[in-house]
Formats: sequence, structure tokens, C-alpha cells
Amino acid sequence: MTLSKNKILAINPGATSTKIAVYEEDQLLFKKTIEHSIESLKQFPKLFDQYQYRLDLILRILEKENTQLKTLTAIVGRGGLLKPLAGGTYRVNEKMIEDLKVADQGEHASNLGAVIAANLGNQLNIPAFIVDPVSVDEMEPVARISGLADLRRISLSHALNMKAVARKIAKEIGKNYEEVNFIVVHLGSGVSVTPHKKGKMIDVNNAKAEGPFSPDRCGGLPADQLVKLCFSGRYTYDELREKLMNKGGLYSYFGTTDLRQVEAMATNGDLQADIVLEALAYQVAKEIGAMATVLMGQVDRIILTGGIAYSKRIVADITKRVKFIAPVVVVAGEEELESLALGALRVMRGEEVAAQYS
Ligand SMILES: Nc1ncnc2c1ncn2[C@@H]1O[C@H](COP(=O)(O)OP(=O)(O)O)[C@@H](O)[C@H]1O
Ligand SMILES: CCCC(=O)OP(=O)(O)O
Repeated sequence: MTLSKNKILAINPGATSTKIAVYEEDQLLFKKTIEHSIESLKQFPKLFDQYQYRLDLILRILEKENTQLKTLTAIVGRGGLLKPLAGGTYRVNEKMIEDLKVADQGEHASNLGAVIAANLGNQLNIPAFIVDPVSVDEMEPVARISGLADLRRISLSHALNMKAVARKIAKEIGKNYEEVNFIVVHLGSGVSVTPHKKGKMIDVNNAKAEGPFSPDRCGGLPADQLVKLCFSGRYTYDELREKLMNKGGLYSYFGTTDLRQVEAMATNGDLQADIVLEALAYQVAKEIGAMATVLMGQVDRIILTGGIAYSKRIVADITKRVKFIAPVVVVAGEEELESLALGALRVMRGEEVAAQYS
């Protein structure tokens, strides 16, 4: 008897892009990135208004790549801002869709991943999954204390890519992920700095609200000045949220989220560009130092990943400040599509049971 092969569509909606890939078993058939300019997304007041736009683009690519929908056996999307949960592969269910639509935990492009996967899955009568969503929460109790009884620290991060990269580097040094201590830093549109202690992310700067600034986010801010800004009457609630989350960081200084453009400005003698880039590396290094104390100095590797890890300048500036802690390894770019597909594949092959979101 010949068993039919698994053919999996992986969908990763990001702030400025939608990335898709199709895998046959663990073999990549094709991968495509659709870039979305801030202008093209401006027409959609709410995140879910982008649903049909992104779906149409995905369907157009599948058609162009001669991938017939009926040949797919599963769909997997990047999981969004769900309730805090353990890492792993989850089957998309009604409760998940409801939570993502209500966006109780906040809006983020990844909230669309499960919804697009579920709707396509329903249409084709095949399962839909998410893997290691951004709300993976493995923080230790002590890390949850904020310093104000009304507020608690929460875990939002690039868990999918960081866990995949950590597993890969652990393997390269002949260990299991569950045996090592790493500090993994995702340098993308947002920045996550995470101590991984024997397979668990025991702390993280919330990539939406804390830690270093990033291409489009402000990171942690001086609290008293922020309170004054909130009550200045200059911004509505939505405007200020947008300013901090999508128009902070590099964008607030230079009107672009493209680090390469800011590097070019610095190379051409722009002193402001030079100091802001230095500050980005400085803040990331400082956060790594803090996370080294979380691991009590027992750090096997510091891993830099994400799009910005392609930048020689940023990598060198971070490395010179943190290399006294542990060897620095660079895995530029991200492996999110592959991690999504492999997470779904493990369940489809019966190697892992899909977790239930409730
Ligand atoms: N070769 C490169 N050199 C420097 N920066 C880069 C390079 N490629 C991408 N970047 C920067 O990486 C950032 C986006 O990272 P990425 O991981 O793609 O983000 P996302 O979180 O949106 O997936 C952008 O600021 C982009 O300019
Ligand atoms: C909310 C954590 C994940 C995140 O920040 O992703 P992007 O960098 O892709 O926006």
C-alpha cells in the first residue's frame, strides 16, 4: 500500500510581510515573501480588515506556483497573541479564533495566521494548526513581577524562530535543547531577548512593550515621561498605541523601518543615524547582560537571529559588549516557515499529539 505524502502550506503573516511556503513532507517545494508597504496596509483600519487582501495574495501565489489547493493535506499558520500557553503544535479551534478576533491580548499581524489557516482548512476539509505562537509563556514566577501591583509582566516573543534556532545550535554542539542554557536574541521588526534554561524560555522582554527599541517599536520608555505624553491631549489612545508599536524605534527617528537605509545614512555621515544604530546595539547588549544574570552566568551560547542579524555593524557592536559572557553565534534571518511546517508534520505523522487550546 502506498501512503500519500503530506503536503503542507505554511503561512506567516508579519507586520510588513506575508511569507508562505509549501512543503512535501520535510522538503521545501517553494517559499515566497510578499512585502507590504505601510501605505498598502493603511487602507485597513483594523488588522482583520487585512484578511481578504492577504488571503487573495496567498491564493494568487499558489496558483502561480501550480499548487492546487486540493493537493494540500494540512495548513499551518503562525500563532498570534493568544492566552499564555506552553510551546508546541496546537490544532486551531473555535475558541482560538474567537480570542484572536477579540484580540484581548492585543493586535499583531500573526493573529491572522490561525484564522487564514482555519478558513482554508475548513474549505478543504483538512486540519489547521499553529506552532509555538508569540504568546508561549514559560516564565518563572519571579519574572512575572512588574514592580507595580496593578501590572504584571507578560511573555510575548518570537518564540517560534528562537526555539527552532536554539534546537539547531544545540544539535550543532552535540547536545539536546533540554540540556543547554542559551540567550537567544531575535532581531526583527520587534526584538526579543530570551534566556532559554534547559528547553524553557524562563524570561523575556515583552517584544511589544519592553526591552530594546527595534525598527518599528519603542521598547521600554521612561515611565513618567510616557504618562505625561498620555495625558498631554496630543494623541488619542489609538494614535499613541500606533506610535509606540508601529511607528516607534528607528521609524520614529528616520521615517523608515529598514535598518539598511539607516546604515546607509550613517555611512554617508549622518551622525544621528550613527548614534541611534549604536544605541540599538547598546540596548540589546544591555538586555543580554540582564538575561545572563537570570541564568546566573551559566550561558553556553548567545545566539543572534532575525533579519538584523545580517547587519555586520550591529552584530559586531553587540558582540564586543557581550562576548565576555559566552561565545556568540549568528543565525541570520529566520526559520519560521520551516518550523511551522515541521511542527504540523510531526502531528500529521503521529510523532506528536496536537495540544488543545482552551
Ligand atoms: N541584509 C540586511 N542587513 C541589515 N538589515 C537587514 C538585512 N535584511 C533585513 N534587514 C533588516 O531586518 C529588519 C526586519 O527583520 P525581519 O526578521 O525580516 O523582521 P520581521 O519580524 O518583520 O520578520 C528590517 O529592519 C530590515 O531592514
Ligand atoms: C509580539 C511578538 C512577536 C513580534 O514582535 O513579531 P514581529 O517582529 O514579526 O512583529
